[in-house]
Amino acid sequence: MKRSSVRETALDLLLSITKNHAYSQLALNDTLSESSLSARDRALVTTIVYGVLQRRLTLDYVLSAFAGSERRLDEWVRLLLQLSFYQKLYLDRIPDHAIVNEAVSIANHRGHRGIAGFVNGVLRQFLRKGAPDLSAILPEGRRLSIQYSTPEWLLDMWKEQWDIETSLKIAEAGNLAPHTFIRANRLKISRQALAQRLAKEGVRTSPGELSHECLRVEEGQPAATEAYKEGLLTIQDESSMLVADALAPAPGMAVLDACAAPGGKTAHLAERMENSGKIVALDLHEQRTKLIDAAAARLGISIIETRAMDARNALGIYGKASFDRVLLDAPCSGLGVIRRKPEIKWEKTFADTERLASIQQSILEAAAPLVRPGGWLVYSTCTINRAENDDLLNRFLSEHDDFYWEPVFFSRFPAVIQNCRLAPHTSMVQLLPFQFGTDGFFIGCLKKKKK
Ligand SMILES: C[S@@+](CC[C@H](N)C(=O)[O-])C[C@H]1O[C@@H](n2cnc3c(N)ncnc32)[C@H](O)[C@@H]1O
Repeated sequence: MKRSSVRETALDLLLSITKNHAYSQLALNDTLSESSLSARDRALVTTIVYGVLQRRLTLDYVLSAFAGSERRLDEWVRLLLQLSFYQKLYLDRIPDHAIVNEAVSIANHRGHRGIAGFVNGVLRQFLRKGAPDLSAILPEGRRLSIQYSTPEWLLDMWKEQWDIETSLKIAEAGNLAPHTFIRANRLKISRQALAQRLAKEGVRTSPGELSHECLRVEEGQPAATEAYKEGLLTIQDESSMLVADALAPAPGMAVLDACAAPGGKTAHLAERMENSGKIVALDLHEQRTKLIDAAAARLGISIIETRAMDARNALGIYGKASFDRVLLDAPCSGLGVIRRKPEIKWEKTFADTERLASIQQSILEAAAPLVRPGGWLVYSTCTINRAENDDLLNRFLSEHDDFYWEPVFFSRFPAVIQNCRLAPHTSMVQLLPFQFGTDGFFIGCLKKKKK
């Protein structure tokens, strides 16, 4: 496959993601699973697409230095120039002449000779002069925002909630390529046997650091394997796997998963329960509950009962104290998964985080009475925002004296997780994306008094 096909594919994907507001992860999966590109070329397309979306603020600044902000460029020309800048600034081993020749050849057949000449001129000037000096940008807030390609409000929020150093580390982690992790389906196979089986299908893995069911993918496409079709694995971030440790459901229990689709955690709970007992899996959207049913069928799980409904109405249907364990994996701002879904950086606002915190609180209030005395309630999100995480649980506890922090929470995790503890005497962890290469993820566990 010719090199230019890689850039063409990357450009088409970037255009469809930015024009149609498509999710980068889904668009990449759809396009690359149908593509005839080699594994190496697919990896390069993925790197370029994520990189250009992640580094958008920096690349916009570089572009304005060479193409002038007054000139209105067609979207495809802007993206073509930015993907060329990206290769020079962030990737090794791509020769300058290849960057220019390929961009000019794409411009020639997508546009006309005038545009090709313009692209050629901008890129040659950029290669001659180098990128503009970002350290000279003022004021400092704007400089950091452009350097780390992260909106100022987000850097400010993380700085206020942690400190400046942590804020910048979170932002930088959001500019890296995400790892793929898989979970061995313990109903069917051990982690070690899965690693051997996948190796035969061209997928190289290494053991996960935090979960004994986890494998980290080093090379290859696990979703395209026969092992996947046979239900031997689930693709899931390693941080999310810790939720099953936190909830620790036993075979025979009754479990409620209040916000369950697409069912990654529901299936994990069922595997831990050895497919014995009952899990009620709710989600607001009918279409999304079907994803849970499909995952359960593929994985050989039969104890999940799905229902499309608002979890805030569950008490009326299932009754007080009807579950041993309740999981609320709440809808959230997703600030922990920015490296997988860079569009979150550009689309979410501070007002969204406030709106979500109020929805989360209402679902938590509604789910709590469903926990039986002595049972546990686990609340989790894939975000890094105290208002949606620990602040919410602290407030909940201050208003509900029938719940308390779960005392043996940390004994269920590997020792390194102690470093993610949010405050002494609580049972809450916040994983930050620069710590273990996982998503940013929050888990809190509350126990209901026995009466
Ligand atoms: C973070 S996702 C859940 C991910 C899922 N637990 C997993 O591991 O695959 C949150 C889900 O909550 C659903 N949701 C949002 N508001 C809800 C509500 N009021 N009741 C039930 N589900 C809701 C959304 O449709 C979304 O699928």
